[in-house]
Amino acid sequence: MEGRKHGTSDKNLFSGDPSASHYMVLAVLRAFIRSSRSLRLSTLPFSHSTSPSTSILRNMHNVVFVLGPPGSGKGTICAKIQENLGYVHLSAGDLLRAERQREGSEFGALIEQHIRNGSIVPVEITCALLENAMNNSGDAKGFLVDGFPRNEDNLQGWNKQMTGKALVQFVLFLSCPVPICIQRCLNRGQGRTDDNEESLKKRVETYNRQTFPIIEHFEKNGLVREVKSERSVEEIYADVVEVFNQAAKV
Ligand SMILES: Nc1ncnc2c1ncn2[C@@H]1O[C@H](COP(=O)(O)OP(=O)(O)O)[C@@H](O)[C@H]1O
Ligand SMILES: O=c1ccn([C@@H]2O[C@H](COP(=O)(O)OP(=O)(O)O)[C@@H](O)[C@H]2O)c(=O)[nH]1
Repeated sequence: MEGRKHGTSDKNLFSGDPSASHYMVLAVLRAFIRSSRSLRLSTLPFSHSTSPSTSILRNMHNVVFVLGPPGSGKGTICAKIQENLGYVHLSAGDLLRAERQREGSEFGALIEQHIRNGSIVPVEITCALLENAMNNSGDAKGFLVDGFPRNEDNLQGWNKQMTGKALVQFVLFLSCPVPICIQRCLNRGQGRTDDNEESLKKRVETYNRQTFPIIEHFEKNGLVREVKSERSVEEIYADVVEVFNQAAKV
């Protein structure tokens, strides 16, 4: 072994042959770049990131969760972000409603029961729909996951299913007083089976008891960006753009 250490190959490397030393320098440089990149990435928290470029390097979906009470304007603001900032809007509620309508779906009745009761569909169903939609969206800059995660089961299921596949950049929280939200839902006029007083009462209760603690959990992790949504769409959107601009700088 000792003999090989100073054998012919080493002699070639240090022989002064310009082509040999050139390759040596390149190899060392490449190794250095590889090791410094993996060091930088491995020091980042596993399940969330503030930088969209990190998830691109890791070949993961870049995600912004959008949360807020029913009727706080999540769908309205997400549509504007999608139009102007290039994120793809995925509404968990819309995906569930589409699955409910899909011919042959084994989950249709279960989904309808939860939607009417303002309760929350088991995460395996919602998360599978979200992951499917992300995988079928091509090379998106990022995804606005609207209306999810709504409870502890959702959060645990997401972590189980999506760790290593998605990075949560931040949580956009649209805060709005409940009476205003209820009025907006009653005026929404989309024929939804849950935009009535009875379902709304249950939805608000679910939001207060189950979803708000999830927002608080994200807040403790420094991930929440709150934007007050008891204002005009233009005013809200101006603040939202600022949030995305700040996130892009990190
Ligand atoms: N800033 C706003 N001011 C007044 N009405 C709004 C505002 N944002 C949304 N709306 C209306 O309120 C209703 C609920 O908005 P939506 O975006 O569907 O909320 P969410 O997705 O949070 O349930 C819709 O009819 C929408 O047009
Ligand atoms: O991740 C989700 C998102 C929605 N829902 C169900 O779909 C309903 C409507 O949700 P959506 O986000 O469309 O409307 P919002 O209540 O925010 O206006 C909720 O009350 C839940 O019953 C669910 O179970 N899991």
